[in-house]
Amino acid sequence: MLLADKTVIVTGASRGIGRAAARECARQGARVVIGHSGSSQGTEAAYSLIEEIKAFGGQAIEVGGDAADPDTGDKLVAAAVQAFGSVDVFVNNAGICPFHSFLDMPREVYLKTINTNLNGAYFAVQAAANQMKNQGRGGAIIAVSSISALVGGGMQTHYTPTKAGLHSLMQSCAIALGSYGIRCNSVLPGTIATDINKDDLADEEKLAYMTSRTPLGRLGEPDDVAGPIVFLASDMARYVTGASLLVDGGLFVNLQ
Ligand SMILES: NC(=O)C1=CN([C@@H]2O[C@H](COP(=O)(O)OP(=O)(O)OC[C@H]3O[C@@H](n4cnc5c(N)ncnc54)[C@H](OP(=O)(O)O)[C@@H]3O)[C@@H](O)[C@H]2O)C=CC1
Ligand SMILES: C[C@H](O)[C@@H]1OC(=O)[C@H](O)[C@@H]1O
Repeated sequence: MLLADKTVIVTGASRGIGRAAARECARQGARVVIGHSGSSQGTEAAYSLIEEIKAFGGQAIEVGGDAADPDTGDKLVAAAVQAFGSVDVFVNNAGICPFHSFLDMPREVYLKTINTNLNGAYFAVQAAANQMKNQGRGGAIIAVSSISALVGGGMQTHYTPTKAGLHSLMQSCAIALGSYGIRCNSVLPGTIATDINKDDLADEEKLAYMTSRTPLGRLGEPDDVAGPIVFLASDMARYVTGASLLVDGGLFVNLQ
C-alpha cells in the first residue's frame, strides 16, 4: 500500500475529484480527513464516504468548514492531529467555478471564487506546512489546479487566475519548504465530469466539442485524477517537487 501509516487531509472530499482521491488514499492505507463545506448535503455525503471507507477497513473522519475562511485550514489540521496524531499529506482540492461572462461579472461572484479557490487555500497550505515542519519528517502538499492554469476560458475569467495561482503557489512553496522535506506539486485536470460542470456540459454541443478535443476520446472521471494524486502523495514521488502533472486525456496538447 502506497500510503500506509500516513494521515491525508483532502479538502472538498465529499464529492467529485476530492471524494475519489480521499477514497483511493484510504484504499492505499492512509487515515483520511474528509473536508467539505459544512452544508447539510456536504455533511451527508462526507458521512457516506466514511461508511464506504470503513467497509474496506479504512479510517476516516469528516470536517466541515468554508474553504474561503482563513481559519478552516487550522480546523482541518487540528482535527487530523486530534484523531490520528499527524498530518503527512495535504490535498487542496475544494473549489467552485460558477460560469459567468466577463463584462458583467458581479463583484461578489469574483470575490467568492477567489476567496474559495485561492485565498483560503493559501492559509490552509500554510497550516498544513507548519504542522509538517513541527513533526520533522517532511510531507507532501498537492494542489488540485487545472489545465485552466495554462489556458483561458471566456466564461472563467474569475476562475482561471485561481488555478494559475495555485499552480504558482506550489512552485514557490516547493522552494520555501524543500529544506523541511515537504514536497509541493500540483495536478492539472482537464475536463472531468462532476457536479462543477454538470450544467455547462448539459449543453450537448459543448459536451460533444469537449469530448472531440480530447485525444483519449472521453471526458475524465474523478477516479482518473485520484491515481496521480496518490502518486504525488506517496514516497514513489520522493524526488518530485515543484512539478505539475496534466491529467487531461491529452486535451492541452491537442492543437491540430
Ligand atoms: N471537474 C473538472 O473538470 C475540473 C475540476 N478541477 C478542480 O477540481 C476541484 C474539485 O472539483 P470537482 O470535483 O470537479 O467539483 P465538485 O463540485 O464535484 O466538488 C466540489 C467539492 O468542493 C467542496 N466545496 C465547494 N465549495 C466549498 C467551500 N466553500 N468550502 C468547502 N468546500 C467546498 C464541495 O463540498 P460540498 O459537498 O460540501 O459542497 C465538494 O466536496 C476544484 O478545485 C476544481 O476547480 C480542475 C480541473 C477540472
Ligand atoms: C469546471 C470546468 O468544466 C472545468 O474546470 C476546469 O478547471 C477545466 O478547465 C474545465 O473547464
